[in-house]
Amino acid sequence: MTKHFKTFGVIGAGAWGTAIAQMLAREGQTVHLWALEPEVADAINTARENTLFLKGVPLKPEIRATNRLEDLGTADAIFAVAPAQHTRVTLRALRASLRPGTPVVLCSKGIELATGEFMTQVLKDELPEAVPAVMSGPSFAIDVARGLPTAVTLAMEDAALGTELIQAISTPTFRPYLGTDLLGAEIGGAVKNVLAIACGIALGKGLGRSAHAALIARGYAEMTRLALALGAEAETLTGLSGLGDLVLTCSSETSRNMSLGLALGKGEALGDILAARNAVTEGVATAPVLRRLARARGIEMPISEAVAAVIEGEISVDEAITALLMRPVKAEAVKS
Ligand SMILES: NC(=O)c1ccc[n+]([C@@H]2O[C@H](COP(=O)([O-])OP(=O)(O)OC[C@H]3O[C@@H](n4cnc5c(N)ncnc54)[C@H](O)[C@@H]3O)[C@@H](O)[C@H]2O)c1
Ligand SMILES: O=P(O)(O)OC[C@H](O)CO
Repeated sequence: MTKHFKTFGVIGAGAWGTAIAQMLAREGQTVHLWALEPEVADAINTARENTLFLKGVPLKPEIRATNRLEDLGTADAIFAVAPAQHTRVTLRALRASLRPGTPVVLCSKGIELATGEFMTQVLKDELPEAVPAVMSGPSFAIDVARGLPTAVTLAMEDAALGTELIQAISTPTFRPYLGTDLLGAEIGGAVKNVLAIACGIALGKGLGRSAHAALIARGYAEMTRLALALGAEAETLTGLSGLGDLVLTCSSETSRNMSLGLALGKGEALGDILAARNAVTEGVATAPVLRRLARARGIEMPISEAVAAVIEGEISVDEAITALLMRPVKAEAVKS
């Protein structure tokens, strides 16, 4: 049976949730956007601007902001865009109102620190009757909100339903490509944030573009090792949600993860960097849990290990660089 997607719910009115709501909003469709902060919902509904998280973008009239998660319960599809560490609690709050079989598209990029779970597992725990999907790829919120061309992976097990959803949400400038490997898509999105911190550190330290390129390539190798060990498909990692997002995030100062690394490399303290920004930097929470996961499975992820050690205050940036450079040289294609 054909599913008609007319009403959407977006959980989280940060930069990305707001950009997704803007992309979804078009004539004849309604988008309910849940904001944690009353002033954000108010500004979107009255001034039609998200003055806290996405300043300067006039928002479409189809977007209705709310502070009540239950207002999203009747949507034909939900986009879950709260930061990874807050995803569980927001999904749980929807349990009483969401219709069974509603697609929930996970858009946050991270691993839950307390449990080590990826977002698909969190969704399964909290809303077992939802249809899971993952949307991930190289996409800065400001680019999508301004209508600049963007392509992402949208992974859903039911390819027919995924195709219908993509037809309902795609525009000439927002192009989701269908996949069925949810795990691969979410691993790419979570791991690239940690690797972007490493790339930022290297550039902030003045190690040069050769070192930067080496970090991207060796980072891609460790991301792929983890993905294959956890049962994801290699093709997913070569796509938009893997290599595509890794390249974007590791190469642009627009990335919060990359810019945090840059500041660390220049000698700023982690606490000061975080205190000065009003934006989530997912790699900071993901790095320690990623290290835990890799160690538990015996997967070698030296770059992520080094980032975790710096974030946890176990070693300095200089010690992390020395540790990486002192690693024994070995064959490039070694798998573990
Ligand atoms: N910004 C981007 O360009 C972009 C692009 C793709 C994916 N993402 C991912 O989207 C997710 C959200 O990032 P963002 O950039 O929209 O956030 P943001 O940094 O713009 O805003 C922070 C968000 O966190 C929310 N928040 C803070 N405390 C909370 C709590 N206790 N419970 C629920 N929500 C809380 C705020 O309400 C706000 O929506 C992240 O996982 C990020 O990796 C971001
Ligand atoms: O700003 P970042 O580092 O959270 O990255 C944003 C997006 O994930 C890029 O695809």
